[in-house]
Amino acid sequence: MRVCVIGTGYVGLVTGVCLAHSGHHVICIDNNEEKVKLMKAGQSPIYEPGLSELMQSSAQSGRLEFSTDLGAGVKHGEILFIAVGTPPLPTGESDTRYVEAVARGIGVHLNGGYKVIVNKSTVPIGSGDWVRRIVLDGIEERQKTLVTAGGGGVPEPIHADFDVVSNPEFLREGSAVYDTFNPDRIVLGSNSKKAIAMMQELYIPIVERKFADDPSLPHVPVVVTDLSSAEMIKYAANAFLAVKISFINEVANICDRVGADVTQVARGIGLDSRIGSKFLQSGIGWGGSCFPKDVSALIHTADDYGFQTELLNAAVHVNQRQRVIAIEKLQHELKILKGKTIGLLGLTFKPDTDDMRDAPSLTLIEQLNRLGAKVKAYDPIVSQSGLSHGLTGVIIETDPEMLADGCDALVLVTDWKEFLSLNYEKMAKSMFNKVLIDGRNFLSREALEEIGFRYVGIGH
Ligand SMILES: NC(=O)c1ccc[n+]([C@@H]2O[C@H](COP(=O)([O-])OP(=O)(O)OC[C@H]3O[C@@H](n4cnc5c(N)ncnc54)[C@H](O)[C@@H]3O)[C@@H](O)[C@H]2O)c1
Ligand SMILES: O=c1ccn([C@@H]2O[C@H](COP(=O)(O)OP(=O)(O)O[C@H]3O[C@H](CO)[C@@H](O)[C@H](O)[C@H]3O)[C@@H](O)[C@H]2O)c(=O)[nH]1
Repeated sequence: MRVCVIGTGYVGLVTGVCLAHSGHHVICIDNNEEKVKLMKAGQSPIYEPGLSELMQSSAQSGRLEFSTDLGAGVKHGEILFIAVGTPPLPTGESDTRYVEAVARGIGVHLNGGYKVIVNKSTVPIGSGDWVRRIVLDGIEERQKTLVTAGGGGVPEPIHADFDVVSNPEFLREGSAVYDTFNPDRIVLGSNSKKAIAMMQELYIPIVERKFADDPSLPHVPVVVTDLSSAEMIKYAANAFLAVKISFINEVANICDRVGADVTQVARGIGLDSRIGSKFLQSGIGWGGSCFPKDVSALIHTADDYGFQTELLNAAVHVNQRQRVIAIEKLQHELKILKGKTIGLLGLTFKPDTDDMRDAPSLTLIEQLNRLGAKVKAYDPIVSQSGLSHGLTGVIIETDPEMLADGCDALVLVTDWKEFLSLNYEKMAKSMFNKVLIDGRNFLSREALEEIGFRYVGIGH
């Protein structure tokens, strides 16, 4: 099928590349010229395992193209994905201006055969119908320019036949390609049978697990709903996962006080199939580009309807406290932090991504600076890039040993695999105080204590 994906961030680029790999002919559109130039040259603007390889092979096969020309993309695609960002506004609600610009642009360029317009971006409930109206506005805008250009004569009315589908995305950064080819479900929301049928055809290779790790598994379930329910599924899924993490973090804080070990507790409860073992890793709180903004947006939506969320507010509150728990633990170990040097192991909000959006490290840097500590950091991706990533108040070291040099404590912020095998013995030798706060309960307490570290976990 002919597909156009508009917006080439994590979601748009991975969707475009994976659909091209599945055999579809895809044009990816972005209004960022630098990004498009990079992608045309075969380079991925984001770090995502496996993405560059697939991007290059799909481009070579002629099934994947990149452009800044929205008109060309709209003309090409039978299915048009909107995959631009929906960042949070200061109020917590979702900023839909990029979606609006794209929907209007689609309308301006729409002409000819039937098109399916897909909301892949996470958008407030009700956006499906709103996008339809904006597209119609775009069509009207173009019709007016035709009247003006025609010198007052009556131009042919623009023929545009389209439907809107909500197809929320559930991929995780760091495993986005894997998640796209091995999804737990595909959600399609629309009141148009024709549009749903086209989306089902598009996803056949993924539903049949053609590129899955285990092709013998049953087909991927496709959940067909109305527009609003599909939009709600996305928010409810992220909110549930965020609540689950806040729950285990609350349990971890109780464990710290009563002397239980939260990692053992998580295993013990996670084996109950009604609970499940995933997303029970306690630590310094959830962050990233989705959970904080999507939970806030859902709270905001409820508020718009006069409903006060209780559980979601509590999950956010628990998370805000958790994001500074490493500071409390540092103060307990070192007492006064003013003048002390703290080394952060990891900066990105999770491993295997270069994304720093709402990363817990940012809260730590800000709070440590406020308390007068000197902050250094080493991150496998950020240190390697040689870029500041807009970070202030932190010295970026190029290797873990330079990071440890002169530190009063290390804080493990991101559970990068390579942190499991650092030379902690050598690192300890150049530290003033051998304190390690393990913000992800990721390292071995025994091994670190053996080489003289004071190891402090989170409820562990
Ligand atoms: N990042 C994730 O893991 C993830 C997962 C699931 C869902 N989502 C949702 O998907 C959406 C996209 O997220 P993201 O992280 O990929 O976004 P992003 O911010 O990384 O990328 C958005 C892209 O859209 C481009 N863009 C903006 N306006 C444009 C326009 N008018 N025309 C063409 N391109 C334009 C930008 O240049 C950028 O490349 C969001 O709604 C997000 O909530 C994200
Ligand atoms: O047991 C856990 C699992 C995660 N986290 C933290 O939670 C945040 C989010 O992690 P994760 O969900 O793995 O990453 P994202 O890439 O943000 O993916 C989430 O957000 C995406 C955007 O909406 C959705 O598509 C995904 O399904 C959803 O998992 C990170 O700060 C993690 O460190 C924990 O603290 N404990």
